[in-house]
Amino acid sequence: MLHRVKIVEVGPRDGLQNEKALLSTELKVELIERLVGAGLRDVEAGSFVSPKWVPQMASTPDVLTSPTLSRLRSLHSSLSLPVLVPNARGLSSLLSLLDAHPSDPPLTNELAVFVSATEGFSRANLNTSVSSSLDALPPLIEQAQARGLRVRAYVSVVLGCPFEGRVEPEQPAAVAKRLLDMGAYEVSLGDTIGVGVPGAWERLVNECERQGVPVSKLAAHCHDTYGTAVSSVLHCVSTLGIRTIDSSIAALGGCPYSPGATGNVATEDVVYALAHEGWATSALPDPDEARGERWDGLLGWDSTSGEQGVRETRFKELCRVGEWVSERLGRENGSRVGRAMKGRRERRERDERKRADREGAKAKL
Ligand SMILES: CC(C)(COP(=O)([O-])OP(=O)([O-])OC[C@H]1O[C@@H](n2cnc3c(N)ncnc32)[C@H](O)[C@@H]1OP(=O)([O-])[O-])[C@@H](O)C(=O)NCCC(=O)NCCSC(=O)C[C@@](C)(O)CC(=O)[O-]
Repeated sequence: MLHRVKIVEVGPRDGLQNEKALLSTELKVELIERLVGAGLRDVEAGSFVSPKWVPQMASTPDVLTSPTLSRLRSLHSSLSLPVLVPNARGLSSLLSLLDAHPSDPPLTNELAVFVSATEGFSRANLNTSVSSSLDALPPLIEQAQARGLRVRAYVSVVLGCPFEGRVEPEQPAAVAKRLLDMGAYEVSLGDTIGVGVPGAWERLVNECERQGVPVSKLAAHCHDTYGTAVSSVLHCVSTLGIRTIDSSIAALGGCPYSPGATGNVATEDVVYALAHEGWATSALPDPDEARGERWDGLLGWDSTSGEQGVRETRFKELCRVGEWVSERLGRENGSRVGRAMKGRRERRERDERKRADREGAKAKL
């Protein structure tokens, strides 16, 4: 039986909201189109937050109503384009947009709310306390559900906080339980500043289960500040039983409150690592032969046809999206796998050029 992991691509929202360079609406739409083209089916498309705080997300309504996204929604029935909504004002803007642009399928079928596990981060990110932000959510969730929208919930700073340091698992687990009880279909545990390691994730997930949050309702949202995110993802999936991973193409993003914090774990790195452990994702539906020593099948060095060729093409496409967006943002590609794939491709292209030159020179003789 094929084991599946759902990837929630958060680059166009969590990633871009923290990038210095602003992408135009057209480029954001193209980014989403490329991600969907590479097989991803859950792509967070933007947020309805204050444009004063997060100018990068101000164009979310234009992104959602673009003809390209409308075409993608009708082409792929499983496509989900969630948006982040912080408060009643954000929900009201989203619902007005849905009313102004009725369509089948709708512009989006899902929104995400967010709460912090600590008071310090809650004040900085939501301008309110943890309990007030929780208290404000039930009417918002009910209203969204009444309009047919699914609600996902994030808990931020689940393992460490830039203001309060180490976070004990009891706090985020209690917040996760409240969010589930309010009707969120899934809770994404956000290691916002990227301090997580496998053991810390294990303590957190165990505590969530102890407090009545089943692992089937959890997603892991890792950032990669200390380079431990991929090992955490593998542990969350293979050992702890989590089946939804949030990631960001090219590891876009960061955290404005935590100097040095990097973006989300890169989608390319997650798909690569999971495939080698035999896990299917929408980006690589059949990774069976990518296990163990068959790893060359995934890197796509020398095979050009058949099943293996299809897998390579899909994965290369995903890596090209990371290269593309990094170039547009004028930043280094944060995906290690993406950089390795680029290096290999450039070497092959150089070799091919040299071979062609040699053959051209021989032909002239
Ligand atoms: C937190 C609030 C909502 C507090 O909003 P507030 O309580 O109204 O207070 P404020 O002083 O921050 O408000 C600032 C201005 O924004 C307006 N405003 C208020 N709400 C909205 C809205 N929805 N849409 C548009 N405008 C809004 C509000 O009316 C006011 O306008 P002014 O009176 O100055 O002209 C606001 O400050 C805000 O939107 N901040 C941005 C929060 C944000 O986007 N953070 C990043 C996302 S969370 C995250 O990335 C973590 C996550 C989910 O990825 C998981 C993880 O890794 O941890």
